[in-house]
Amino acid sequence: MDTLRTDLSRFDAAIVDLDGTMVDTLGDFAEALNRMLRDLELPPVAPAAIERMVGKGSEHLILSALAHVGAPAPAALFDRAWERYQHHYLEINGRYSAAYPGVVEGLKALRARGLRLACLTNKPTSFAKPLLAAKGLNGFFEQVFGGDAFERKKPDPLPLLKTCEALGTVPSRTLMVGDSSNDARAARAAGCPVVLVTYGYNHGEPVRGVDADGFVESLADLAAA
Ligand SMILES: O=C(O)COP(=O)(O)O
Ligand SMILES: [Mg+2]
Repeated sequence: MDTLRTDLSRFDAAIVDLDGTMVDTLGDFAEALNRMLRDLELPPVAPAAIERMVGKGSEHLILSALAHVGAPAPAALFDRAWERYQHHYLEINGRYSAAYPGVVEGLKALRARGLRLACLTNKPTSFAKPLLAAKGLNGFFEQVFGGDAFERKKPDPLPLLKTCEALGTVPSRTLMVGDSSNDARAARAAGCPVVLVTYGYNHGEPVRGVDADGFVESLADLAAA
């Protein structure tokens, strides 16, 4: 990490992940999923199990939760589940979640060094924008793209390439900041250097095992010269 820490001048922009990187949203996911499961007359799912399901978008999360609680035909239930989930998520969005320590400080420092910022998450754009606003983080980002913004989601490189295009930057000078192998794989394939935070979700696996260019314990560390 030290090489990146001392040399942010290598970058014109940073693309920052949302869930598990800027905001600890496990409480929101648990609340919305369990309200959805209650509507479907299914048993609840524990936050520890949800943590392993987060990061691959809402469709994956809902299908994983349905399978986890033993729903007989998760795919057949999906449309109704998605409608209920969306209803509840938008209602509670941000109420059971909090920005991680050092996030505002880190984003301020990146901006102060002239980096242009985009938020790129696999959660739907309609969930991401109000969440960033609720946590006072929206002002940092020129662009906000959710998992439904492009044809494919992370770990596919497409969303990163499209985000670079929107920022007007080249991948080799655009730093990806995330919390999971999803972010790292997308970054590698797109040609963006990548740093991972050590406190996020990473599908329930130890994050230091992921192929990345560096790890930070806080976004504030990223810019601390
Ligand atoms: O899977 C999600 O909904 C969120 O994932 P993210 O880590 O890309 O923000
Ligand atoms: Mg994440």
